[in-house]
Amino acid sequence: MTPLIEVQQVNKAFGGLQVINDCSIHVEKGSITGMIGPNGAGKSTLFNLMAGALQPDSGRILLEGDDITALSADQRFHKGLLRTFQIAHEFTHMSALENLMMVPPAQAGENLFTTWFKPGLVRREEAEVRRRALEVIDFIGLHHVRNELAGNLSGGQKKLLELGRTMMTNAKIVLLDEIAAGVNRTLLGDLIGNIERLNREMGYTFLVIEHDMDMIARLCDPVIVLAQGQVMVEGHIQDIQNNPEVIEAYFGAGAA
Ligand SMILES: Nc1ncnc2c1ncn2[C@@H]1O[C@H](COP(=O)(O)OP(=O)(O)OP(=O)(O)O)[C@@H](O)[C@H]1O
Repeated sequence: MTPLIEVQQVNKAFGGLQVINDCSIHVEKGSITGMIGPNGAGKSTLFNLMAGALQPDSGRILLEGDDITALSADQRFHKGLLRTFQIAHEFTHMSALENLMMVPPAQAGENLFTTWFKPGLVRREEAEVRRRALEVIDFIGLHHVRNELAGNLSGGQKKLLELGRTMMTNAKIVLLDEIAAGVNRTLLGDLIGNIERLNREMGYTFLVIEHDMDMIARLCDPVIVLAQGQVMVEGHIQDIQNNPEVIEAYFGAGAA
């Protein structure tokens, strides 16, 4: 198997606190890899380093073998490395469908030159974006609320919309940071189903940070356990749940 993304011996400190500690991970192409670990283990920091929101103090990040450490978050996005974000405040006043239509990078309509000189092209591209957005909204099961303001959607529907936004671009790998939090069981089932379909039918690779063990168990293989900024163990969820070192890290002395 080919690693799609690799983190090689990365270090990151905030002030005197060494949060990521000579950490190396790789995510296989086509996998849904989980990442778990106690609070403060460094999971979100590692995601920020991978997505380009933070720069490591040392070490490298590779995407399909290319060193992307020096690239900005935006440049990584254009290479197909995406992370879901909560719907930003300014988008809550747009409909669900418009939220999807805002996503594609380099829309011709955003370029003044094309707007003035090639209105036909702009209209064609907008129609194409709209067609794609309608496809996506069907896929994520939100067709019935497509014209609702994003701010009025339920927490779970917003999570589905966030996932839908990743489908408006050509993602290779999507980093999902705790998307199950606050989502009811029915919508969580939809979310899991959609992630599986994106993986199976559209070839997306996922790296999933999650505290919800049920979701990790249903979705992820392998699972990486991060503790104190390092990989403690990696493997199938069943082996991990029975690993005394992991139980100790989660529940403290005596729990194992
Ligand atoms: N920008 C920052 N400045 C200073 N310290 C930070 C910063 N970001 C994170 N930290 C610290 O780094 C450590 C790891 O935080 P991080 O959010 O990466 O952990 P996590 O594994 O995602 O935790 P959780 O599961 O609780 O979300 C914590 O001690 C946190 O306080």
